[in-house]
Amino acid sequence: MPHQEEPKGELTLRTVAMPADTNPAGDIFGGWVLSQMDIAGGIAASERANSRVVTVAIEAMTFIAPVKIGDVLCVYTTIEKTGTTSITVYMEAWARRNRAADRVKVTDGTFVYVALDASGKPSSFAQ
Ligand SMILES: CC(=O)SCCNC(=O)CCNC(=O)[C@H](O)C(C)(C)COP(=O)(O)OP(=O)(O)OC[C@H]1O[C@@H](n2cnc3c(N)ncnc32)[C@H](O)[C@@H]1OP(=O)(O)O
Repeated sequence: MPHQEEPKGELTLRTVAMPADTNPAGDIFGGWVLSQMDIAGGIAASERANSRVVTVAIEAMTFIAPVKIGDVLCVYTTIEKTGTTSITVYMEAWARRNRAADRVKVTDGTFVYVALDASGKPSSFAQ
């Protein structure tokens, strides 16, 4: 059944799940999905901080439904919280399949990024 809920956040990344990204069961490997979310969160956090960022923590991640080969994975980001140097990003990943007719929420999670200065040290950013 297609999911009736609407995605929360700003569409930050779209990519296609390829055969090379599968696990032994033939579905897309969870680590691939996590890495796409990490990339999307990094884009959102870097834009917010206006600097380079690194991932310091993944506070929560739930795999709700499998991703299939050929799905278009769409990652939506919301800046949930900012600290002195840290940015907490809530993310939802949705898969569009059957030529985008179906939209399924496949994961959500909360990732924390830290803004870095040129020497790689945590750096405060304007609030
Ligand atoms: C191992 C990997 O390759 S993971 C992939 C990529 N990520 C990395 O390489 C990052 C590796 N980690 C690091 O380089 C360091 O831990 C850094 C630069 C991220 C942080 O350095 P620290 O000396 O811990 O910095 P510091 O203690 O000042 O904390 C910086 C901010 O991160 C927050 N923070 C630190 N650890 C955590 C955590 N586990 N969860 C949530 N927030 C955290 C702090 O609260 C602080 O936020 P604030 O400034 O908004 O108050």
